[in-house]
Amino acid sequence: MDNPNYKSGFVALIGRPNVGKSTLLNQVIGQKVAIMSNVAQTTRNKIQGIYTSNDAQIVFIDTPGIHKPQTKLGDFMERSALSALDEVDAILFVVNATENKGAGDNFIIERLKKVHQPIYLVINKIDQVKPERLLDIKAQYEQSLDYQKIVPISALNGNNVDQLIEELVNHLPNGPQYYPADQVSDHPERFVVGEMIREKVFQLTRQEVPHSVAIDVEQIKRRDDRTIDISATIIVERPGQKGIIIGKGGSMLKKIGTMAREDIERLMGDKVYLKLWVKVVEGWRDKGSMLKSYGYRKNDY
Ligand SMILES: Nc1nc2c(ncn2[C@@H]2O[C@H](COP(=O)(O)OP(=O)(O)OP(=O)(O)O)[C@@H](O)[C@H]2O)c(=O)[nH]1
Repeated sequence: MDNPNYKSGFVALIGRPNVGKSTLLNQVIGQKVAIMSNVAQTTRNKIQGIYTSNDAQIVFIDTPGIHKPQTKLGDFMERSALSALDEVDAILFVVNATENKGAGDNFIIERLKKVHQPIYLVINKIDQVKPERLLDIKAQYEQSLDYQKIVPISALNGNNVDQLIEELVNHLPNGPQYYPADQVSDHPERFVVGEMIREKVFQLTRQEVPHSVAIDVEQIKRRDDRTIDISATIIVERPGQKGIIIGKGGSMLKKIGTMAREDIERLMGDKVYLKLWVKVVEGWRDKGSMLKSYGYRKNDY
């Protein structure tokens, strides 16, 4: 424990929506802590995943995709992403090897020009591209910033992820182990449980329900026999979305509940009873005061 050479630090994950930040985090931590979905911009809070080994601890800050704000929620997300950069020891700028550098990446690059922390360019999804393509994408980014290192990876199958971690650890300062070794996230259970439910809503309803869904986890109660009672409300913006989520005779809600419960049980290691409700709150994304009550805390930025 009292290793004077122990390394530790905070690392921010930055990148356009859908480039694979959550997948990378899950690959590194080896446990499901960040929501994964094909629907863009689903990572709404700063989720800290914590990697701990005998030599080092890395606290990852999984920032929301930086994008142009259109609603109060978007504005909130962007501020939270940018403020994270002031506190970190390194930044992982994750890009997608299957897509050319675009306006979204340039937007991020402009922001990153202002920071002084070392920036690693992580080219993800290399399992989907040919070597020539990788060279091409490297060339597109190379001159844009003064990168500490360019690391191609596949977050999905883990290719080169160990090398990325090794590289990061080598450049982290000496420091304490901030969190116990068995802690993978400092977020309250409520948040993680909410994310798991939201993930199932996206997975099962696909395009039909856009990302204007919030989950309010009202109760997590442990009983003496170690079972856990959870009640949560799925909040949508329109009655039509409520109908889709409930499904014929409640079939969709049942499916969402079953799949979310299985994930939550895996995370918590105990039997879970999950009760779900669906509620319409029109325009909740534009109601600043309500963001707070749905888990987007003011002190997150
Ligand atoms: N083939 C392949 N797919 C990947 C890889 N990494 C991520 N994906 C897929 O890309 C999609 C988006 O991944 P996420 O991890 O949710 O992306 P994200 O950057 O966290 O997205 P936001 O939360 O929207 O910011 C998912 O369908 C992943 O399975 C990879 O290395 N290879």
